[in-house]
Amino acid sequence: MESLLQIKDLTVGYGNIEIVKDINFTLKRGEILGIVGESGCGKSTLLKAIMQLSGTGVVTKKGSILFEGTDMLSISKEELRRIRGNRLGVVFQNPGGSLNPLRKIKHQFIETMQSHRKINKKEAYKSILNILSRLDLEDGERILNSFPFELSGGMNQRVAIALAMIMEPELILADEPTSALDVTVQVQVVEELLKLRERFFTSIIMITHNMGVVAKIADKIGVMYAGEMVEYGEKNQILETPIHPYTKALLAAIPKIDGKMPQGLPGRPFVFGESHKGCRFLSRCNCFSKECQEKTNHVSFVEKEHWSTCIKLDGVKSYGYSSIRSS
Ligand SMILES: Nc1ncnc2c1ncn2[C@@H]1O[C@H](COP(=O)(O)OP(=O)(O)OP(=O)(O)O)[C@@H](O)[C@H]1O
Repeated sequence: MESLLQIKDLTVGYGNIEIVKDINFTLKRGEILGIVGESGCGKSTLLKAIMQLSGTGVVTKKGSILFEGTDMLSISKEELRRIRGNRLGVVFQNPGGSLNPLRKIKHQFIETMQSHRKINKKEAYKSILNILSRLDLEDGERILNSFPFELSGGMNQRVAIALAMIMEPELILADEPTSALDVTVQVQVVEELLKLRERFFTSIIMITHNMGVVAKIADKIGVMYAGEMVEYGEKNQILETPIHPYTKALLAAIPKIDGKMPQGLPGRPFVFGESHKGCRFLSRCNCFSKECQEKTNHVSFVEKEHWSTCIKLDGVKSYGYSSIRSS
């Protein structure tokens, strides 16, 4: 698969505070990356940085975001707007982030289309119906002639996904798209997202707290802790042979059906903006050593596309940080 998005050494924050630090990964065409990590670790900040939306307060401190080779950080606002509108779609946690509750859905679709393309209402309506049917949203006429409050939460989220797809973007950024929905409806939304890849070959970056959702949808998983991506790999590598102690703790914290309480994470969470030396997970780690207080910017590969920032990988060949930049 050809690469669509390349994030290199990306460091972003708010004001003077660094939140997301030295992020590196490549997303291929048609690939789905799930980003997981505890609340407040910087997942949304990373997505906001990739979107480069003004007004979010996110400040890019270092690095690059290459979208099909174009650095999103060095192009004009007009070019950025064109990329965002046509080639990059966004799905929010709450469909209310995409849909205006007071307007019929058809007007919202037509206006979105007309803001990016010269097209009359009749033609726009026809191509919107076509997208809805390609996404198996039966009864497109009824949906388009409804207000959002006339549809269920799950249907609204499926409509918000269709709205994000209206210009057939190559990349969809989805910020917790299933969290506001009840479990039975989450499945429909996950299936809707999978259809984007199957029918449009869209790449997706999805952030979520839900390991079940990520296990169903992702090809690759990036695990974030305290603003850093601490482990990255194929879904099965992360779920079956995790290597970073934080990934292991995260998997151990998944509730089981046997009624036993899952293991929590001991220790104090990392505080952004406080001075800190060494590994950010140190104070909560059960296998740290003296070296962990010194090492930063370390990456160990266990397989070609499976790596971790942990230095405690006995017998695993370690590479310098720079080696990941070319991966
Ligand atoms: N606009 C902002 N200004 C200053 N700090 C912010 C802003 N937005 C987020 N932060 C801080 O950045 C850190 C990362 O927040 P972010 O929302 O990216 O985390 P997250 O992993 O997406 O969390 P959640 O899963 O709860 O949505 C947090 O400490 C948060 O308080």
